[in-house]
Amino acid sequence: MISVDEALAHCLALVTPLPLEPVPLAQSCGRYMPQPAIATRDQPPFAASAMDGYAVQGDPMAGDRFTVVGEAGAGHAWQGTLGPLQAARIFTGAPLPAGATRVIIQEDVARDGDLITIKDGADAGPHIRPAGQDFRAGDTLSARLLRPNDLALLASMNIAMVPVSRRPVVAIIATGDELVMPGDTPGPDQIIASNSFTLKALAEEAGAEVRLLPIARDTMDSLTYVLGLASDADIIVTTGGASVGDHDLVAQVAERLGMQRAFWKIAMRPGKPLMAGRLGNAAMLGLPGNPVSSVVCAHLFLLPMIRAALGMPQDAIAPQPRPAVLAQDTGPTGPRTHYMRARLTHTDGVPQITPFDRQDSSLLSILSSADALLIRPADDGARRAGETVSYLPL
Ligand SMILES: Nc1nc2c(c(=O)[nH]1)N[C@H]1C(S)=C(S)[C@@H](COP(=O)(O)OP(=O)(O)OC[C@H]3O[C@@H](n4cnc5c(N)ncnc54)[C@H](O)[C@@H]3O)O[C@H]1N2
Ligand code: MOO
Repeated sequence: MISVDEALAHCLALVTPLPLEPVPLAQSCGRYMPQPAIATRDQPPFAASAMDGYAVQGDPMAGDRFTVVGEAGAGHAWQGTLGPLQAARIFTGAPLPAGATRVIIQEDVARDGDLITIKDGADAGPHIRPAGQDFRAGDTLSARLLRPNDLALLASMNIAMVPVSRRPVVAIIATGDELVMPGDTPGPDQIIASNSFTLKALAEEAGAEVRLLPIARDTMDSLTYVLGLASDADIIVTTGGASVGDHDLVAQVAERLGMQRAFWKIAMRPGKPLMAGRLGNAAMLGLPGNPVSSVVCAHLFLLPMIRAALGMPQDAIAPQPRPAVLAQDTGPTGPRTHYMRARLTHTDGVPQITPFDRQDSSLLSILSSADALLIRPADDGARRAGETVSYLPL
């Protein structure tokens, strides 16, 4: 059995970065922008008032009086130039008139006709947003998976079309005679297919376009048919049928269809029967059927494959282990690296990690309560509470 790192290297060798495509800004959320975006203008493009009030010159004191000689609104600059003892009525977002050095908020002013008088206790803030204080033309937003907050920034940089990586198409195929879809009525020996839903959500969050294909039954014909439906995908993911049982036919069928296997079985718990290879133009990842195994393998292999297909940099592809303090004693491990479902807490800002007592790879209730995978190396001895260990956030 190969190690997790070796298996990941094989998986990543199966994908190549996808080409760029421009998308309208409003549709760019969740897409990966592989090149930095470059601002085409300063923001704000002019010194602007940050408040509703009066623009004046100098540093007036309580009781000082000014004559209001103009008005500036957002989108409506006042073209005049302020002199000493002159004020311009001004509103938030309006360009600051020439000659003005400060905005007095209107609450700090008594107005009588065209005269304003500064009240006692007026605040000292200039209430001016200098030109370019947010960003300057030529400033960049670095390559990233675009999130909602990034979109407003791209908009104010005046980027209407965003070059993003094409989404990798991930086809997900659940396999097994025992499976029915949620909402269907299972027979007495059937269960509800669960794996595909978490896999789909994870893959979409990572930037993929997901197709949920029909459940394939444990026959050569059914698997052949459904795998055929996935032939235009970039990554084909199967769950189940990966082990050694008489009905575990995925590898056999895929190989008949021409799959070149990269590996089968890894020294990982859960996830031992993981398989990967190339099928036509697609990378194929055969996940184990046990629900938790399929999800843990998706975190460790599918998501990195999606990130690699999106063109993310090397250091952003694999999940990065983090340190935590073990909150309770745990026993020795066997010959496979164990990714234990665990819960994180914080004491004085230091993460503490507690593995769940039950680690059976069928337990979705435990997975749903977990927020971390405690990584226990293969052939590791017992570990005591207080020792530093590694984990992956979920
Ligand atoms: N003799 C051996 N038996 C098994 C071994 C082994 O090494 N020798 N490995 C075990 C391990 S570890 C795993 S993991 C499982 C994986 O087997 P398969 O990938 O062939 O998965 P299935 O047998 O099809 O299913 C396993 C289990 O998961 C349920 N399942 C499958 N798909 C779904 C789904 N989409 N949603 C919900 N549940 C699903 C299925 O009903 C089974 O209960 O093999 C062990 N056996
Ligand atoms: O490796 Mo299996 O995935 O332990 O349950």
